[in-house]
Amino acid sequence: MTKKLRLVVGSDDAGLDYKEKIKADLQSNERVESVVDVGVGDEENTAYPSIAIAAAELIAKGEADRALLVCGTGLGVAIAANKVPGIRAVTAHDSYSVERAVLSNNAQVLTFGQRVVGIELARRLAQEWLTYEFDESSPSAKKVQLMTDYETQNMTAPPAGSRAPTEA
Ligand SMILES: O=C[C@H](O)[C@H](O)COP(=O)(O)O
Repeated sequence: MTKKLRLVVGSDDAGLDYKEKIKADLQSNERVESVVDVGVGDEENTAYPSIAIAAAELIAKGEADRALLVCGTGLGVAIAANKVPGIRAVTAHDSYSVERAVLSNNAQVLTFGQRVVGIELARRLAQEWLTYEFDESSPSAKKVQLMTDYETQNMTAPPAGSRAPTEA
């Protein structure tokens, strides 16, 4: 990994415990440059879409590289984050899927479900996630670009950091 990562973490109240534990791990990882917490805090019940969109927008604006989001299942935060143009968010609770989320899909957002996966597995997966870096020269890049092209061609303004559509 050449460049240290600027991370965002976030959760709803159902994912708060895991978010706090994983945030502490990430803050002490040498691959991490910074960790921004977009909530929720204690005694706060902001709904998962607001948290996920806030995190995803930081990435879309180029202010962060990746986000780790937690809700009850991991599903709602992934769906919400994917509404932000340019964002690829996935829920993954196994090692291989976490690897492929980065190496195949160039997903910037990984989500966990606190009610689905054990904390020690979630913590391990988060550590593994940091070791992967998407290879823009890999065969997977052209596949990811098809998604970016679709988004670019079907929106009024291009997502921050997007590349121009590839020529036919
Ligand atoms: O995907 C949604 C999350 O699991 C959330 O934490 C719980 O949502 P709910 O309260 O609507 O079931």
